[in-house]
Amino acid sequence: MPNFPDDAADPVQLLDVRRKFGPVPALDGVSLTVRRGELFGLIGHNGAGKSTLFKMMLGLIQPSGGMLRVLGADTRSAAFRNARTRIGYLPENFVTYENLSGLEVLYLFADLKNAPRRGCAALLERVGLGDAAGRRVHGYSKGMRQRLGLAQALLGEPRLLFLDEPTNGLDPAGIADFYAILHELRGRGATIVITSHILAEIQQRVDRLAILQGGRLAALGTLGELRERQPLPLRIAATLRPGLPACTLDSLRSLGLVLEMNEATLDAKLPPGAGRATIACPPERKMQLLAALAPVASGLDIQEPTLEQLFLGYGDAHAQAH
Ligand SMILES: Nc1ncnc2c1ncn2[C@@H]1O[C@H](COP(=O)(O)OP(=O)(O)OP(=O)(O)O)[C@@H](O)[C@H]1O
Repeated sequence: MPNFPDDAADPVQLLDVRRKFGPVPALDGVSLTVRRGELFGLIGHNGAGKSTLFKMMLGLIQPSGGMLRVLGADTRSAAFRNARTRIGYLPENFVTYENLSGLEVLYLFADLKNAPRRGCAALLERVGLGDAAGRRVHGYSKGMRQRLGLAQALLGEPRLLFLDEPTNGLDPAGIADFYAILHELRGRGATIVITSHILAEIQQRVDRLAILQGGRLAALGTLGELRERQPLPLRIAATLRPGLPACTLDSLRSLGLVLEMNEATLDAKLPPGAGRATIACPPERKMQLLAALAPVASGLDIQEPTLEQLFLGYGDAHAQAH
């Protein structure tokens, strides 16, 4: 693997990036860094500025203010033309020539990118289009087109990948395979920035995340860090042993908000497993509540706040501020 001069630096460095379209600020002072080898998630509501940021990181549109340094080069500099050959991009709506076969499309992109044609067939195989390589794109399904888009983004072994809603249209097996491909790429040192509206899909897969709200950076960090900054309640579902003293139930109520409780739990003749409680617990009381539940519960299911809940929380804060 070659040693690029930018290998030591963070591949994406954004400083106070701003962009207006007429009076509309699409990006309003975004500063962040994507570290080498990271799988980095960029999320935000429709119109938050994700695609605009991607296009700016690719040098396709210029900032109204601030600075973008990508693979070691200012996106406005002549040196960035060279850096761009090491960037792969899958746009939100990948469209291509309908009358060409998948392999011909890939040849075309390889030529445009100055990448060798000889890897194209293997790349199609890797994204699951080996059997369809000779078929015209016209007959491809939505998921097949998305796979072809991914294949073109992977041409030339990019060091940095920008993938805009890449799993749109993929079936569950396709999604799993897609992340396996990203995993391989990262193993070879690539850095990947991905957007998605399917937060459940990316929450366990990305290393860090940025949340954009109305063109501003609302949050940046790992899922754990985001949870610390916005301490939403945990949901604890407990299977309670029958015949609990009322005082135990009172102490559970005092530690969290009991969302659901089977009052028959007090009945000593209940069959095992019939007594259930769901409790929303502030994170700082988690250990206390678990200690209180341990002697009286036969089963516990603890659900940390999901990325979706955190994201919606930031949305509420944004709405209140405007
Ligand atoms: N070429 C353009 N001309 C005018 N306004 C634009 C242009 N491109 C983007 N915008 C505006 O900039 C804002 C950000 O748009 P952008 O496409 O970056 O959002 P997004 O986060 O990618 O949204 P989505 O999730 O819907 O794809 C929106 O208000 C949009 O209308």
